[in-house]
Amino acid sequence: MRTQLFIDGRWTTPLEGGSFDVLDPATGKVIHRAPAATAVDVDAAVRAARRAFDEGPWPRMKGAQRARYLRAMAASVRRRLEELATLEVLDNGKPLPEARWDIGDVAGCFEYYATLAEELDNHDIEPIALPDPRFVSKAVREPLGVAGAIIPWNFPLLMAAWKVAPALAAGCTMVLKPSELTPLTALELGAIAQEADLPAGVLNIVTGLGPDAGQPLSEHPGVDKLAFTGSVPTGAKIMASAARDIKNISLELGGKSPFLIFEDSDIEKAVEWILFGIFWNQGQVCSATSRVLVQDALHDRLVARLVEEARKIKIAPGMTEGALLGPLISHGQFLKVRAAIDTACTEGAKLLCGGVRPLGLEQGYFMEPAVLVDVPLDSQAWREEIFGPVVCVRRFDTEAQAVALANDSRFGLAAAVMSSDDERTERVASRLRAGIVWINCSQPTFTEAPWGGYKQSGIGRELGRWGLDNYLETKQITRLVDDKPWGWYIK
Ligand SMILES: NC(=O)c1ccc[n+]([C@@H]2O[C@H](COP(=O)([O-])OP(=O)(O)OC[C@H]3O[C@@H](n4cnc5c(N)ncnc54)[C@H](O)[C@@H]3O)[C@@H](O)[C@H]2O)c1
Ligand SMILES: O=S(=O)(O)c1ccc(CO)cc1
Repeated sequence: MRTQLFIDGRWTTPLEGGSFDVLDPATGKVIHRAPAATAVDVDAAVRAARRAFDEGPWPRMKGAQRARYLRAMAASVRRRLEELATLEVLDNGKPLPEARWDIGDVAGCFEYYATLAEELDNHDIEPIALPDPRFVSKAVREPLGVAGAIIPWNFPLLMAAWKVAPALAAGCTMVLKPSELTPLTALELGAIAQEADLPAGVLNIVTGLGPDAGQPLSEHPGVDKLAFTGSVPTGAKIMASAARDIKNISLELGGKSPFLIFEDSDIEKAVEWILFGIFWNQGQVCSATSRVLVQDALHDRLVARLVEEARKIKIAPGMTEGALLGPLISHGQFLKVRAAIDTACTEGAKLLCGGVRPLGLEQGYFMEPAVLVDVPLDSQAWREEIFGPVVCVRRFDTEAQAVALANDSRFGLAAAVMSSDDERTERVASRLRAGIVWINCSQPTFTEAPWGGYKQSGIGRELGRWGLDNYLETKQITRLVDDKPWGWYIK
């Protein structure tokens, strides 16, 4: 486990010498003290990234050359897969098979953006057809500059990869600030960059608290772009800092994603996708389908099966064989989720199962998966993100009513619809106000497909070619190819 920051290609002790506790959420015990960056370290990291961008070879080299570095980073991640997955379990609490799945996706993400970097060499110049034959024009795409990335704790290394890989592929340099709750694997990216021989200053990693390290990064005048994933309130602060000097921003914020289940659905498939859609990663997933809307005729049978299966889910520390649910990230998150359930019950919802600590797992932040029904439309549980293993279920009558209920939210990250009628699912998908719509499933995520939200769920898209566009500027270059006077003052 690392005790230093990664700045300008070197491991560096924080200038003010601080560190902070890192806890294992399965035990609540301190497992490490991570380096605490403050404004001076962030400044050093931004200056290093600035130099690497303004004076170094990185933004000027061919995409194919950058691709070689990205592939070397992917290879290093694959070589260290077991070590990184174990570190992720220790830091975040998730079950080991899911951590392995995440780390495999991290390597895949670097490989995918390596290919896009190579393709950029053939697609970075686009001729523009002009109506005036005296000019020829082209649009070129260029790296945007120095990017600051601020990320959360729910998929620690994967959230880093979603930003680092496209930024580097585009030719940007970066300062990465992971969550203080899960700094361990992000710091390992420094070692991975060294193994790949990445030029100094291209990737810098500063761990620390939000206000101490995140805020100076978001306010730093040397940063051209901020890429943020996290809560809406912090996103609003990032947007306000960016506004001061008009930084480019992309925001991936919260969600309250609906899952519409029509009466012609297969009940067993519906139950399986609901369970995965809300309980995977302990429900700490922004796109989690936390509002389930079930058509009247199916509602009672489906709820009964859902509760039956939710009760069977194995809850255990992430390294335990067969664990499906690990602990929540922190004591604070446990209390927040528990309070959301209590408030829901006082507001009229019925708790059918879960929401409590499982017997024998009193030490960590474990919680049994909860099913709430009859959740009032104006309740906090129905309207606000809980970010825990809690599903809210309501019934609906008609298709129009289901769509209206689904869209009645300030969020619009994801939505899902299930029915055996393909015309209906296509029609409903086109009416849902969300950046991601799954049909007959919930949550499958692909590096190739755009990811991001409508409304307060964010601005911009990550992943796919849209993720690369996030880190590119477009420049018009227009040449006069005619000798005659322009004629503005010569008559
Ligand atoms: N849309 C997505 O893809 C996505 C993914 C994961 C998490 N989230 C959202 O994030 C929330 C949970 O994550 P969290 O608790 O880490 O969120 P958070 O907003 O508290 O923190 C996110 C990051 O911002 C930093 N930060 C905090 N205050 C800051 C400040 N003033 N200036 C700059 N940086 C600051 C934190 O240190 C952390 O690195 C949930 O609400 C969830 O919906 C969204
Ligand atoms: O919705 S998010 O929490 O951002 C999220 C992150 C990663 C994945 C990977 O499968 C899915 C959802």
